[in-house]
Amino acid sequence: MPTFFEYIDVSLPVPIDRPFTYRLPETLRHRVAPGCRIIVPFGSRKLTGVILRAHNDPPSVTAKEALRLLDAEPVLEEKLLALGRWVADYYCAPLGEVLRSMAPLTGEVRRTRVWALTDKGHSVIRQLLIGEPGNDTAVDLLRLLEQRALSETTLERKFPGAKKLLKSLEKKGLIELEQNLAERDPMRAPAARLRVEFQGRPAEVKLTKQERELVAYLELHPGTHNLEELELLVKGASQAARAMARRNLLILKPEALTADTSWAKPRHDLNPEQQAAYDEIRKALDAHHYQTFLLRGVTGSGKTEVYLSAIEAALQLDRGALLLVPEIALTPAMAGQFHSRFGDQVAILHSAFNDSERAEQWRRLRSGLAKVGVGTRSAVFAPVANLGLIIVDEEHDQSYKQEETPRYNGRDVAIVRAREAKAVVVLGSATPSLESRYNVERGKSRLLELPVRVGDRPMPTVELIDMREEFLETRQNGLFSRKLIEAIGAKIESGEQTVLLMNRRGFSASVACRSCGERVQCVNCAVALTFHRRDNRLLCHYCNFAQRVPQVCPHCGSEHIYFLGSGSEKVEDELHRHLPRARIARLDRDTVTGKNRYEQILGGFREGNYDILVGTQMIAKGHDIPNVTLVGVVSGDIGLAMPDFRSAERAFQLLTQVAGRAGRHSLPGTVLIQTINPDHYAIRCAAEQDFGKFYEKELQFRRLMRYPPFCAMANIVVRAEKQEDALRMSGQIANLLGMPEEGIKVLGPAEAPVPRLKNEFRYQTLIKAISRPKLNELLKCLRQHALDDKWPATALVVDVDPMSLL
Ligand SMILES: Nc1ncnc2c1ncn2[C@@H]1O[C@H](COP(=O)(O)OP(=O)(O)OP(=O)(O)O)[C@@H](O)[C@H]1O
Ligand SMILES: [Zn+2]
Repeated sequence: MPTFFEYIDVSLPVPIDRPFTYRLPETLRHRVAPGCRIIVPFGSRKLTGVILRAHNDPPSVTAKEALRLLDAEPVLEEKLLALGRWVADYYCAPLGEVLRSMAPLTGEVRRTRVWALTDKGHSVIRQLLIGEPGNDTAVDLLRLLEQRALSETTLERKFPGAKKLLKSLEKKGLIELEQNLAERDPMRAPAARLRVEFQGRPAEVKLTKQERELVAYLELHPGTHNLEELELLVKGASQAARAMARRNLLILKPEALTADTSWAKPRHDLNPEQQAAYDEIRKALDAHHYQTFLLRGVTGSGKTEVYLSAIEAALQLDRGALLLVPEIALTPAMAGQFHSRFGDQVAILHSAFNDSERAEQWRRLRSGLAKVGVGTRSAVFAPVANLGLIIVDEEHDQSYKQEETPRYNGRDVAIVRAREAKAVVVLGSATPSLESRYNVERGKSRLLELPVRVGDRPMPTVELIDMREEFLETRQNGLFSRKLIEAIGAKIESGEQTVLLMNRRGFSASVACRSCGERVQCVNCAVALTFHRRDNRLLCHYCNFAQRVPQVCPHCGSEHIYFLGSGSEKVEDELHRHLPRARIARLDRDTVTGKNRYEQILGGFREGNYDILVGTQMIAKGHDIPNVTLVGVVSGDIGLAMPDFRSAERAFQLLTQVAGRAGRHSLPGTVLIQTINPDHYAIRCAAEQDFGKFYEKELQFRRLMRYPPFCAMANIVVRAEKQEDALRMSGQIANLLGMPEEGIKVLGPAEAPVPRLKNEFRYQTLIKAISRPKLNELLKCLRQHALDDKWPATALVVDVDPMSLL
């Protein structure tokens, strides 16, 4: 292997799916390696790409010269590059876009754009020959830029109204927009000196605003932090930390001393079922083989404790571990739990963190300082060294699927990554996905079961309330049955708590006209607007478009507007009328506004400040609140009628999960589910909390209809602002798929269930195939056609293994 390369092949985040060859400047020829990020010219732009290969084979056409190397060491080591290739291939996504989302830090680099002097600008300022004599601001601005490229925001601050001036200087060719990379690249480690160690919120002390912000950050990111990096993340952190250290509210200590802080907290001894599951995982870890397990444990069976022990075992074997959790589950409380067990060995990765925050966690994993990565979907790409174990908690959760390119499923990528690393995968859930459960039958994974709750606590008793009968008996079309209201009232009397699920936010589901029957729709999407009473407006749940409630029907001008359907806001409202003394909290996307609101509301409920927690599916997941003994479901039917083959599965999962919040500790739990479909198998099985029965039924349906897991499936959506464009393109799709070969079934193209979304018309085609390679081949043809025919970059959506067809 030569140590000196003249050329590199670079993968760029552009739709054209092939690497581009660049020549290296002399200074970089001995420094490049695959997996490093590099800035290259691309058309008139400069882009950050990832080096795939360094070589000395001159390309047939003259190669442009690469500009700047960002990494001394690869950000994506060889195995991760290979994983990226797999993702690109399997999900039919351009490799460049896959690699960009794997090393999310390039995103930040792309976004920070700065104004810099051009060569002409440099010579002009040197000669002080400025185009507009007497315009001092322009000269000042150019002088400033001569020292250093600056962002528009910074320049605006120094020179109010600079925007216009910048435009004119750009026209004159004196300055240009550049992507600021070296200075702001979060992957560069700042000089390390002091570290901040924080062990929890100090009780009853007064904190300044800056200190409060620092504490909020530290609570969300347990562990110790480099002080200089903190300063970049939380403004004024340095000053606040020093002030707090003087009051002994946190500890500042030199960098070198911190690597060994591991303070474990008391734990539960595993019960026999947990122990048996753990033993199996342990055996596989010891064998150093790839193995997938499906850990199916009923709600409250103590799956987390098994995860913790398994991670411990991996660490003992000197191997790293990854724990993936659903989006909403990664809370400070959860981060704290892992931190208290594994100390500084844990790195928390969250898609909501900014790039600098993420970069710090990345670095800690890469350097081996941290050995356990805990995070949401994209954490599956975290650079954990010597990976031995990946755990996917609530593996059925929809948030593992990325709903933008690359549309990968983090759970499935985890399995592929583990196979390459000879690692063990544990998929955990009380309600596994059909696919994962079926993989057990196919011998692809092994089933571990926790059939009972810890400490012999009983499963909650579940009762269905038939709302059709309720109507016949009361002649009232209320939100609540008499039984549900009575039960909640009784709980308030006895000081116990209730969780009430209403899986739709807003006040009324829609607004319609009594004269013409039309519903008020979003101007951008073909969906009804939802009424939100608090801000007295109609809101689109797909694009966030908002408008006032119309006085008259926009279609026919009649004044007979009425509201129909209901949402969580109305549930809270009506509950107040029925139970005036109840203290009610609500958890949905309207009330969870800031980063910490979710925890605040939930924390308040946990501490007993409320009797009832009303909410959407957010309240159904994972929570373990001892005093909750009643769970109510206002409408078990929402979602059942969705035109999506997963609607029954989703309803079953949601109802079983929310039922599982009741009676998890010393007090037994009751669940009341209101429904107008009491005989639907999803609702019935959820009521019986019988996963096995649901699985059999649902599997039968999937087999009959040839839906996953009995086929490989892809959803092709064509979208365009003009309907005729969308129609033309989907017509081409129809032609290309015209005579499918044996083993492939094409449904559509047809109007998508939401035919217009965010101002785009959408047509959808479902492809079902017996053979995955065939499906893959077909999808590649479609993509190639879109490229050849020069479709706009966003026109074609290819969704492999779709989670949602809406
Ligand atoms: N061996 C044990 N002995 C006693 N308590 C335990 C044991 N293992 C776990 N627990 C406790 O049982 C409760 C439920 O555990 P956990 O939250 O892990 O359940 P889970 O299986 O994840 O349930 P869900 O799927 O509903 O989230 C927790 O409060 C946990 O601390
Ligand atoms: Zn909309």
